[in-house]
Amino acid sequence: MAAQEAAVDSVRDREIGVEQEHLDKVYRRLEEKIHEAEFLMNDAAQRGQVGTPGALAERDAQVFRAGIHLNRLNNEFEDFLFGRIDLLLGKDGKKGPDGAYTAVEPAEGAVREDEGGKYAEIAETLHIGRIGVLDSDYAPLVIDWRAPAAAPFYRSTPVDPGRVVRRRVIRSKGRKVLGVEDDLMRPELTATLDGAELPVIGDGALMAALGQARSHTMRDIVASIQAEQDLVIRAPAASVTYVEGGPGTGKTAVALHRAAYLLYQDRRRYAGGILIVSPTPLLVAYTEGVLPSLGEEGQVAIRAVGSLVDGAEATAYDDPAVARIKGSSRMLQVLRKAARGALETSEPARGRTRRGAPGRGGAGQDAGQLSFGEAEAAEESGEGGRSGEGGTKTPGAVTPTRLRVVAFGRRVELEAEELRRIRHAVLGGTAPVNLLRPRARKLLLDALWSRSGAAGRHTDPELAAELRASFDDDITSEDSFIEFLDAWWPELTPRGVLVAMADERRLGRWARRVLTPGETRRLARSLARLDASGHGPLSVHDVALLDELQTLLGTPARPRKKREYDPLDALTGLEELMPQREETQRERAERLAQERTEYAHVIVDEAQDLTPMQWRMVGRRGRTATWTVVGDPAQSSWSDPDEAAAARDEALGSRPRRRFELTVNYRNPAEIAELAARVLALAMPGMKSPAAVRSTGVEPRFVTTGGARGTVAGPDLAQLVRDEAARLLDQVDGTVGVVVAMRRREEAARWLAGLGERVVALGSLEAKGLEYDATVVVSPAEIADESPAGLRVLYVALTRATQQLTVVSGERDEPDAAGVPDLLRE
Ligand SMILES: Nc1ncnc2c1ncn2[C@@H]1O[C@H](COP(=O)(O)OP(=O)(O)OP(=O)(O)O)[C@@H](O)[C@H]1O
Repeated sequence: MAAQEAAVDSVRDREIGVEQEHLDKVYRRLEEKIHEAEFLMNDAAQRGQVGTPGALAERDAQVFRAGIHLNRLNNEFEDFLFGRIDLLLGKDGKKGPDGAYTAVEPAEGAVREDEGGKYAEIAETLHIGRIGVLDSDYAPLVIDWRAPAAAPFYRSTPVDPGRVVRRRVIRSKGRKVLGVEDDLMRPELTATLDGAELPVIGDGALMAALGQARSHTMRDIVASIQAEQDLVIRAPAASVTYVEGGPGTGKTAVALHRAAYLLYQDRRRYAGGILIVSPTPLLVAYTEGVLPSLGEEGQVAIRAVGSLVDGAEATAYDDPAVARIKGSSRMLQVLRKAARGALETSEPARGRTRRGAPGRGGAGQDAGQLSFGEAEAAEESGEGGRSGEGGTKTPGAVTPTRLRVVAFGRRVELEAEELRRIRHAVLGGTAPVNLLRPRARKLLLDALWSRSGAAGRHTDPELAAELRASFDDDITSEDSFIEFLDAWWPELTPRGVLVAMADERRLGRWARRVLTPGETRRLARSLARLDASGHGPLSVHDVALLDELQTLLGTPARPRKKREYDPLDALTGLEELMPQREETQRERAERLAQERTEYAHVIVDEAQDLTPMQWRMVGRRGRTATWTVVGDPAQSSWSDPDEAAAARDEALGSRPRRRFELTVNYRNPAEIAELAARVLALAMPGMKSPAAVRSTGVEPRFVTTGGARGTVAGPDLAQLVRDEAARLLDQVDGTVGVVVAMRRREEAARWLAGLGERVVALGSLEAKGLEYDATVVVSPAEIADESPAGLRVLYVALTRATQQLTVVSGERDEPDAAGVPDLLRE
């Protein structure tokens, strides 16, 4: 036995040695290329001093190329080389651009057969890595994982092996090969490589990857992408690629790898940027390291759905009833009215909900402010408050009810009724309110002109036109006219309109026959979180409203600010490639988002959660884009999935969709998946949960105090959860997540104080997309009762663990003798 093990070890060591030799060769080649690149940089710098146009152009081209080399090669390539396939002779003997044979199927005669079995000689060996490397003769030392020649590494299965005989995953750190794991795709075959039998090492790489401890950041899965996932990653980017799959099937991982694949495959096409929309900032932080590890970051912006609007960052949560109103497509009708109605601030604000701390209202100085507090006093005087630059409404500004100017030495006035008529005429149609100001100005001048009596003074049309022009000049240079226009037709901002909507009485008018009085009250109260200047905590749903309002209001053209000249600008694209410019993924995403409002490809993760209003917001960012939409209806926290699906269909238009399904759960062991499936059966009867790929033998644990009906509350609950988290921290190497109902978030963080960084407390909605080695789910009934989608949210909470799960019963859980709460019983 011992001798047998020693023999296996020695074969393993020998195979590790074989891969080490190859990796050494690759690094030698990389070093040569780094020297080449450095030489190019130095040479380019010297040429830069010559200064003739030809030399400068040449320098630019060299610096550009050297930038590409250095940036790629200087990246830390931990497990840079991760795979290998040994292949049979191909059918046609043709080679592709990466130097590998292109045929997917083996040549006839590649496999010999006699009564002793089947035999073949390995005709080609390819190594797969994060970037492609050619040797000095242009033969492939490493194939980029996204290249067509690498596809068999992911696609080949024992059922459909193609040319692949053995697939090997190589584990390395820096320049050292640590281990190899092989899968045989043609186990019936005796294959030889250079005359010796092909050895097979280990139990396969997938299981090794899945068993690893989790940290607070996601790892790429490039070494173990599975065939059904690879089909999605490499799907042609036509129209909409639509992917459904249960928890843990790799949807997020696939979405990220797809972004990297698309860029590799057609960098020019995606120069317009790829946007990945993620449900929470926590998930953004969890996933944002994956793309850099795949050698891609510059062109991809990963943004939380609450951070899609510049300058707005959602930090607050709406309670489910309010979220339901704000997310619903009914809001569109309300916002249309509000965007126009907010121009008028001349009414007393009696119905306005109280908001903020005393004295805050009216104190802000930012653009876009509307105030109703001080409006009433000024209103009576008929004086328009002079606003800030560009006619933006300031606190205390009020809509004037009379326009009084002096023209040709005479006083000309327009009274309230006339002004109302003009406003009405301007607002006809659907044009954005802020873009109507020139038209408002024109109609005011027309009305003043006809009032002035000067209209009939000349019969000669030329003289009449001249008189009119000088009349207009006179009036428009008068301070009182400018002040009037600024106050009467101020530039509205989305935040200003949201503040206006916090006035329950006015909101009631805008929402008539759309929202019920109860809904109107709730909505107004929730918006009263904002202070008079529109600042204050925004919710993820508010951000979609801001975006919609931005479209309804429009942005008037302004003279562009000149940017300072940066000599690097002359080198197209160089700033993306130069390693010196260190910018984090987040900073880069910020910058890209500022520069871009539309993208070439939009990837929506956890798409089932987007509300109709959020779909509209995301849709605006990809009007001409191709799309990848990944989601799981069973995990939807939106109360009305049908309404959201209709909004999704509207955002995606009539583009054809290619549908994919992911069917294997790589996250949860079977023991946990089985428990979660019981909740799925309640949440969405008939919906199938994905098959778990492994089992750990560790059943979920149920914890109660064992008191009357096993109920737990108050300090007992805190202690129980803390003890359980501490126990799990001992059991696993990685992270522990404690998932509680949203209202317990802060309390739960206190329960865990001092237990260290490996453990975190999360509200149920924050757990979306994340995973931990072990989780504690606290009071399933509380989570389920939180919203109409509560059971689906509970399903999400129960599917976060890669190894162990503990369920702690709370007051409402009614656990049985074994501690299993009501909702989780078979
Ligand atoms: N082919 C694979 N090889 C190794 N690990 C994988 C593979 N596919 C998925 N995983 C791992 O499984 C886990 C779940 O993946 P991911 O988070 O992408 O799933 P998901 O479908 O988005 O889940 P959810 O819907 O619950 O958010 C991750 O740890 C991921 O790295």
